[in-house]
Amino acid sequence: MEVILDKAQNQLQQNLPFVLYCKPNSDMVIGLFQQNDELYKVHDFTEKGFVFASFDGNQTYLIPENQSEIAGVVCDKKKGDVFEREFKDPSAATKNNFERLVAKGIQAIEKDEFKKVVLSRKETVDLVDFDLATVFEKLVRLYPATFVYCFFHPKVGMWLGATPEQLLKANVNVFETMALAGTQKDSGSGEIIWEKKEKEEQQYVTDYIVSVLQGVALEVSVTQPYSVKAGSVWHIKTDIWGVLNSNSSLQQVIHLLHPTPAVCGLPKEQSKAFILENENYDRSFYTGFLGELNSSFATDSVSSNLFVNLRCMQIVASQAYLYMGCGITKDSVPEKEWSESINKSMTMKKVL
Ligand SMILES: C=C(O[C@@H]1C=C(C(=O)O)C=C[C@H]1O)C(=O)O
Repeated sequence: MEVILDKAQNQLQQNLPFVLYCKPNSDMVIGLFQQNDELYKVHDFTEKGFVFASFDGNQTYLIPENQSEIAGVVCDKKKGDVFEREFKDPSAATKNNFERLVAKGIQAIEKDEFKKVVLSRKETVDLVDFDLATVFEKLVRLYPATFVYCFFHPKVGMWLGATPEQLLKANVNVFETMALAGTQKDSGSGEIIWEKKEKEEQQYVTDYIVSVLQGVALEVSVTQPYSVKAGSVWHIKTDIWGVLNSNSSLQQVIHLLHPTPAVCGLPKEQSKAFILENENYDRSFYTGFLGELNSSFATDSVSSNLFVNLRCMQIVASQAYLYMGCGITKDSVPEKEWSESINKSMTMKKVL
């Protein structure tokens, strides 16, 4: 992996855009190294390259395939010891603010403004000797079942993450996606039991995704919900796949899916408005999406493979901004949602 990490460091020194990524359960790290510092935009999702899109849909950027040098190396995902730093707990004021936000979300649900809303926060941590190569390697080794990436553009900044959530995989008219929601901390033993609240919030996501896809697909299939582990938390997941109508476009399908109720809420418009009005910070690229657009660099086939930008962080000077959110329903308890956000923050803290 050193060769590709050196290339990334080199690119960074020259202030040129690049992305490094490793798909879930793959041992191939792929890099796109853009040969100029232009900020390319996606216009209609027929472009080819690596897309990086914000939550609000206002920024959808591309590292174009035809402007980049592309490299792929097989990496060793074998586990080794990962040194973990201690972090101090966020302040009582930070906790109070988040719990107040969650309580406000619950009240809005009780007033029937919407059924579910995903509320999030941003946490700043100081970096100690941040080294891109070391951190990326740790991400790949610690989270082999996730989509691990590092995206850099001089006009956007640097983001890294290890997300368990696929937004859409599409190859001609065959698609795959998932409904992922509900969270509990891994206790290291025993059967994973889900409470009604988590089952319900995940079911909302499945129902929404299936219903919007039925409008653009010939057929949609779903599995039963099952438990999956992502870092030190478990989620409930349903696999969804099918065949799109021949006249449906990738742009249309992405527009229907993003943002799903796994990261926004239900109904979409009302919950999104609540988020934009009440979260009090800019999610930026967190809960946006990213990945291969009409390209599949490890194979010759043309396909798209997009992921939701979760369990991620933004590197700004000597600090990292960590982002985490929780699905709120009528049965949420603010303090539990706070703990869930702490558990989710560990995914990135473990590699810093
Ligand atoms: C919003 C996040 O995760 C999403 C919310 C989940 C939940 O509410 O339980 C679970 C998985 C993701 O769909 C996050 O990690 O920041």
